[in-house]
Amino acid sequence: MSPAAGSESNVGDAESASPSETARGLLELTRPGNAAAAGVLTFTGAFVADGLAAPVAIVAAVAATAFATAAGNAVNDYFDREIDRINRPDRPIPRGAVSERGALVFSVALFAGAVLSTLVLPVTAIAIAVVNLVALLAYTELFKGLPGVGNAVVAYLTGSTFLFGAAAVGGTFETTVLVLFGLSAMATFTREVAKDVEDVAGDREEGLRTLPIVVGERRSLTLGVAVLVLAVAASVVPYAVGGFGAAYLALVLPADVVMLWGALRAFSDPSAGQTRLKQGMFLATAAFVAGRITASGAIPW
Ligand SMILES: CC(C)=CCC/C(C)=C/CC/C(C)=C/CC/C(C)=C/COC[C@H](O)COP(=O)(O)O
Ligand SMILES: CC(C)=CCC/C(C)=C/CC/C(C)=C/CC/C(C)=C/COP(=O)(O)OP(=O)(O)O
Ligand SMILES: [Mg+2]
Repeated sequence: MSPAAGSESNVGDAESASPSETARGLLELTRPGNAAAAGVLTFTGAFVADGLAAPVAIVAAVAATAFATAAGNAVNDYFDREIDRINRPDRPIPRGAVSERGALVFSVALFAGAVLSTLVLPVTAIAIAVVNLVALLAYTELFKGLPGVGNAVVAYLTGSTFLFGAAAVGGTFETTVLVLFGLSAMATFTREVAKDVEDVAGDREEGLRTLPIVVGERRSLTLGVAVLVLAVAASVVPYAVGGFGAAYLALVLPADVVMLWGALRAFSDPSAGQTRLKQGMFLATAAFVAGRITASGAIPW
């Protein structure tokens, strides 16, 4: 048997995966970069609302967010196991690194981690967590296939990390926290639309009614650009209202350019465009953290 034929016979067969392939696959299911970034957003929400006065609540809220994001991602790959044979054959389930049952059990454990970390938090934070965990569970089967609805749910979930962080430390939803919620939700909406354009082939085969399938790719991407332009215009607000220091502007303006570039690039290459958008969003996250640190006077600027 040739090596090519041998490797082909292993595709999709989790029984033959080695323990290290399975461990790597489980880690990949969580999308660790996204889980860590979501934790940073929650930290920023808490920090903006109340500084570092409640360290236990901050650690619990960051852990809950990272667990919830990891759980949401893992259960999405479980529900998407058939469609991903077309859209993302390199994901852990279709490539055979993790079994379907293994992914489900792992998701349940991650959801349990999120629930346990939330229990020590105030009631407003618990309420946000309950809504978010239900939305994460329902996303793939209920919301993803409705035009624009799945995109709006992921946008809300990402933005809600700031509200969750603020609520965890007993803070109020002051202007800066609400603006961060809006900015990250709008940028996420734009990227999710570009990701739907990237996935049109598999989604159509599965009978989903995502925005580009229903209204067309160009119209969806134009809506995405319009939403992002609003977010970019609003990105000066945290500085203008005095919430953030000068480092914020120094980082957020290049982030705005990278995100706009990504949204426009998605018209010719949705995959490259959504990747560029994500890089801009990570840079904007750094701007939020640096902006808050410089505003607090913790670092002379
Ligand atoms: C205009 C302006 C300044 C906008 C702010 C943008 C901002 C800071 C957005 C936050 C983005 C971020 C760091 C999110 C954390 C990671 C996360 C939870 C992403 C959502 O994931 C859903 C996505 O469908 C997963 O797919 P993939 O990344 O392709 O694996
Ligand atoms: C604050 C708390 C407690 C929770 C927030 C949790 C967060 C930040 C969730 C962010 C959004 C998220 C991780 C959603 C999970 C489902 C999802 C959209 C996964 C990505 O799926 P892909 O396979 O890339 O895309 P589709 O499946 O949508 O095509
Ligand atoms: Mg998926």
